[in-house]
Amino acid sequence: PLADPDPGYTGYAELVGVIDEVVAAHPDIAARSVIGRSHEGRDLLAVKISDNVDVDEDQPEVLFVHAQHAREHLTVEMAVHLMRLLTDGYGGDPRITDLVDDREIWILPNVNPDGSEYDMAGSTWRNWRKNRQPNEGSSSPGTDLNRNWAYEWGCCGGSSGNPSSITYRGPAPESAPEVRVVADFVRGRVVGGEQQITTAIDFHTYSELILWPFGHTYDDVTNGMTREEYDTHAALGEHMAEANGYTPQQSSDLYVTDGSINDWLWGDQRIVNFTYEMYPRSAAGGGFYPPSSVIERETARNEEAVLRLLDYADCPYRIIGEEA
Ligand SMILES: NS(=O)(=O)N[C@@H](Cc1ccccc1)C(=O)O
Ligand SMILES: [Zn+2]
Repeated sequence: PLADPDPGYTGYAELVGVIDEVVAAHPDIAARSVIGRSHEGRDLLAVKISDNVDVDEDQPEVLFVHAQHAREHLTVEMAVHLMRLLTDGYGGDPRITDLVDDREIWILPNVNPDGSEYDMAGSTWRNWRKNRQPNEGSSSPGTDLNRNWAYEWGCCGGSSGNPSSITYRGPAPESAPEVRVVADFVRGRVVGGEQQITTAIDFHTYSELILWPFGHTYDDVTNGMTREEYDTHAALGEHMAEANGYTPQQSSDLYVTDGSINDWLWGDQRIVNFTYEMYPRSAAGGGFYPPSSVIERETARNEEAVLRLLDYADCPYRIIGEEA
């Protein structure tokens, strides 16, 4: 873009370049694919990291989603950091080598490229959150991708029906092309009737939290969440929070949301999953726009926590001592 509020953050064109560079440097363990298009026609990219990367092996799969919300640019830097960590570390770090050998890792580095580009197109940040899809009958564009997922969509006062709201849920579940594309990608990982993705993290900013479902209700145990399943989420959330210093809690402990990716990944696909709210802890730390000088520190901060999730991906219930 002509102007750029902080060149230290990775725009869409630059991100595509980074992905191509990582894949070119590690062709045996990294591959990129286009899983669909955004509203404005930008490729939605997936980077797969695993040994024998071109073969769909019978291994536990782990999904990392980044930038559902446009202004949360640090999450794209988190994806770049993970791509480099898991490829540059292969062959050198035995723990990383084993995890890349025994898992199939999917990184979706930016699922809202239209919003991200819009937010950084000027000389100052635009504080944009949603996608850039027009809303019929309204001069306010944008659907909040994290209210547009199909599980309990719009059920519980955790989103807005007003197109001008930043938490606008859209006119229907999966009405946002970006949500439809990612949901179709996840549904496509059901092989032989079994969802191959066992665990996932959806990265956001800010507040330094690790959140788990459900978001649509204050109840821990409820329809679609047994005590064991809740305890597995809580124990794994706490285990990861020990590594990065974030605060672990159920999503609804903060506020009720409906149509979130967390609820759909678990409620519809039974994927044990978490939302990470990254740095800073508060607006005082820069809110959605911390200086790019914090990128290295605040992405590296999550390395151990992410490796712990990859470790438990073969059987998340192991964390509570169950086979399940
Ligand atoms: N990134 S954020 O500030 O928008 N928070 C996210 C994630 C989230 C969801 C539920 C409770 C707390 C946080 C959201 O969709 O609201
Ligand atoms: Zn967010």
